[in-house]
Amino acid sequence: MTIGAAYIPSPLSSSSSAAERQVLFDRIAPVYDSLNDTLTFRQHRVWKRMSVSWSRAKKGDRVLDLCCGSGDLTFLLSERVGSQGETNGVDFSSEQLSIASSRQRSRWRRCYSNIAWSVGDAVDLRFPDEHFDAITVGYGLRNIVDKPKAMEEIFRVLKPGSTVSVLDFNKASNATAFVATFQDWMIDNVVVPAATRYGLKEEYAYLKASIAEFLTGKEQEKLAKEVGFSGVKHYEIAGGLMGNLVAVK
Ligand SMILES: C/C(=C\Cc1cc(O)c2ccccc2c1O)CCC[C@H](C)CCC[C@H](C)CCCC(C)C
Ligand SMILES: C[S@@+](CC[C@H](N)C(=O)[O-])C[C@H]1O[C@@H](n2cnc3c(N)ncnc32)[C@H](O)[C@@H]1O
Repeated sequence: MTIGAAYIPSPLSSSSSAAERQVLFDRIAPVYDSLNDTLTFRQHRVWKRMSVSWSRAKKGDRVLDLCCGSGDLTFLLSERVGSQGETNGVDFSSEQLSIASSRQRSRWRRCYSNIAWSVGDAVDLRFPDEHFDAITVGYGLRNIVDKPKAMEEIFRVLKPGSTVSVLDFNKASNATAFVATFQDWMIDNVVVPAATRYGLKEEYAYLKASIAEFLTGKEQEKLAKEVGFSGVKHYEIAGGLMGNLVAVK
């Protein structure tokens, strides 16, 4: 029995529940895009282009951007598949989706009319089996509590022969410990202080723990093979700071 102060789990620890993470992403939504641009000197846009290109999405395809957030990868996918294609952006944060949808209205391009946004959980996708020609997941997998279940769902909704492209921070192996040191230094000394100005210190401090507990490239490859993917390769990008898993069903 607990006497005195009740035990209240921190909503922002790396062991937080999916619901607590949803609250976190709702909270950071208003500053998420501008902080990413500032912190990476807009380089995250280059990494996102690379990731979308690895997905091998093409004109007329039906595609999914899972954990789409404010929609950076969704818009790139939409441009690739064009007006004849169909683009789905799914996220469990309604605040992120609301920003995605207002960006869609403000930066209107003909192909963007092919985008459908929906609130949904990566571990329980509301799509039929073998539905998509390509899937992207940008900075999403690390934040999903049940990663094996999410990979199973991605495998289920992909058509045979199609590709999932998963962009995220690279959890460096021991051989490249200096990358991990640099990532940690950047988060402690640049990212968290910048976020603190918006009252989001804890939300961005979560980033460091989430990377520490993430899967290495090799572990991501192993997970993808375990759920059934055959052609599987993890690429390190941005000098090893970021990584991208490419897996073919
Ligand atoms: C892309 C970045 C953050 C995405 C992001 C992902 C998450 O899972 C979050 C979870 C909770 C809160 C926030 C986020 C979130 O913002 C920005 C990453 C910044 C890097 C830590 C710093 C990289 C700096 C490099 C100097 C950039 C230039 C690279 C070079 C040109 C190779
Ligand atoms: C760091 S953001 C990335 C957003 C966008 N993909 C990008 O690259 O800018 C991570 C996103 O994953 C979403 N997310 C995390 N876990 C999720 C889950 N289980 N189901 C759906 N979305 C999830 C969050 O709401 C958040 O918008």
